[in-house]
Amino acid sequence: APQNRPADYLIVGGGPSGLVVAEQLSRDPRKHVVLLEAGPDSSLDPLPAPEVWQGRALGGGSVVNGMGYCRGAQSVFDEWALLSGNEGLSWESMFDAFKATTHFQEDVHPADQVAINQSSFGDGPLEITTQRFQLALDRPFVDKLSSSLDLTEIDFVSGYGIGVTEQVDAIRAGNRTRSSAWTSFGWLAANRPNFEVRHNAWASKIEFTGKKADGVTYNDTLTGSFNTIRAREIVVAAGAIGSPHLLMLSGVGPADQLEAVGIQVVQDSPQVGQNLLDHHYVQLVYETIPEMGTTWQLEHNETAAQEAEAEYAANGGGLKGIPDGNVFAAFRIPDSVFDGLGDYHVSLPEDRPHILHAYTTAPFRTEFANYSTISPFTALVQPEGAGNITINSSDYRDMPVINSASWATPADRAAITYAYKEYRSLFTSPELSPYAPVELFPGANVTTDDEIWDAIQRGSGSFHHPMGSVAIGSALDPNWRVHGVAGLRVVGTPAAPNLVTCHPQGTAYALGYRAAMDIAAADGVHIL
Ligand SMILES: Cc1cc2nc3c(=O)[nH]c(=O)nc-3n(C[C@H](O)[C@H](O)[C@H](O)COP(=O)(O)OP(=O)(O)OC[C@H]3O[C@@H](n4cnc5c(N)ncnc54)[C@H](O)[C@@H]3O)c2cc1C
Repeated sequence: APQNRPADYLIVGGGPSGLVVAEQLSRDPRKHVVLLEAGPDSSLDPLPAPEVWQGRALGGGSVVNGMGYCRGAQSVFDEWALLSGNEGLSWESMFDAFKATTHFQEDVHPADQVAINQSSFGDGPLEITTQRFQLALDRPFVDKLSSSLDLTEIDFVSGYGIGVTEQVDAIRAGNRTRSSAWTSFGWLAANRPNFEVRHNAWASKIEFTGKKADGVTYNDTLTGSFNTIRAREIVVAAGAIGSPHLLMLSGVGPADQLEAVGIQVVQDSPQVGQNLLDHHYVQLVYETIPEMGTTWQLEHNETAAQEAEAEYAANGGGLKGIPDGNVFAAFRIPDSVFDGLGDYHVSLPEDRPHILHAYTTAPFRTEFANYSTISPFTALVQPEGAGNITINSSDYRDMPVINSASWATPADRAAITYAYKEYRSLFTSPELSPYAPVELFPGANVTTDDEIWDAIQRGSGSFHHPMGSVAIGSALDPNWRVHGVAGLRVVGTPAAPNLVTCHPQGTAYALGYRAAMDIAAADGVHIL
């Protein structure tokens, strides 16, 4: 495409949301769509941004994520419609967007074990399928959590937030390989003459003429040169960390923070970088039994590794054909946990869980590298505390300062402490303890409340689910435009008003789809 013609749409970021927007808008052959992605092109060679562990390749987070696909509680989306003034974010409308972005591919799996409503999927590019193999603990886990927590086995794609599930995944059923934003939406659009993708193109600054955004300067990380692309409309889809960072580097953000590092203020936008929400977890680690397939088995037990290899070669099944976490439960904890701690958690709509319990067979802690382990982990699903992103450098290569605000309020701390104790006790039950005979972390000697709180702090991590840092309805107008400037939108996870109740990638695709519909309607794009 001619370099000197301004792009109609210049999209920064090639993750789920950016690629959906690009694919949709480039259906109009009159629109010249350019997408810049900081990472490399190969979905086999992802480079996560190490500091925050977001995906950094064509496909974004969908190239490195755990592939779990869900949507969660519908009340979240109805609240988004209210908060944003954008009716397209209601559950009813988002359900159509979830369907339009995915299709369900039946796989070889005993049907009675997966409660999945296939009509919750449409004929969109992202392929979703079930597991082809179960870990020894999966069914006991589902049964025990159902009975102890009074949960029903449900799918998390039809509007439910509370229950227990064997999750579905963004996996191509035929060959058990990852279905990513690049291999779905990217491939669909890649050969259109009006669509241009530049990878290894690290956007360093959005250019403005006055208050009109009209270009993006990027560093070509293969040659080191800087280029500027002019555009009529710029759509930032750089994830919940990268998007506010790029805005701030470009002069759009809290004026005092920008001035402190010598960035010329284009627009004082105090909300850019605020409202950073994430799912934080805390882990347990158990030495497990030989019957449990674990990552350790694949790496250290030659017989188990050969069996896994053979089964994967034969039918794409076995330990190598699954992601390392299959089952989870999402549920509410008793209101009494929050006595005297305010009504935030208690007053959440009834379909929203407080807590998510899951487990993985991947090693969580390097000190147990010599053990075959399972790591149950429990996460706060709707935290009260929100963090933020600021900058302490005007150099685009320096990471922003991330205040993740895990366990930030007394009620959040009470919830995670309750959940951690309760989860630990489930693993001493007759049903689950056979799979978890030896507790390695925090360890049997950790018993008092102080010791448990210390363990929670040492065993915490991010689910890598940041959302909300450039929220629609506060930092953005209802059509995804950054307040106070022209020609600049933000889409995807940063634009979410708050957190979904389970894994967010499905929502990232659907948000991209909704944004594309809104942009098309406002700008007269004909999506064919
Ligand atoms: C390790 C990990 C595990 C996860 N597991 C799951 C899971 O199992 N299920 C699930 O649903 N979700 C999971 N997620 C989350 C999910 O992948 C994200 O929510 C989703 O990818 C967000 O989509 P997005 O398009 O908003 O942003 P992203 O996917 O983050 O895409 C943003 C893209 O923008 C690019 N970019 C950023 N800054 C710039 C710049 N200045 N110039 C050019 N390009 C830029 C990035 O390189 C990236 O490719 C996981 C995430 C991680 C990191």
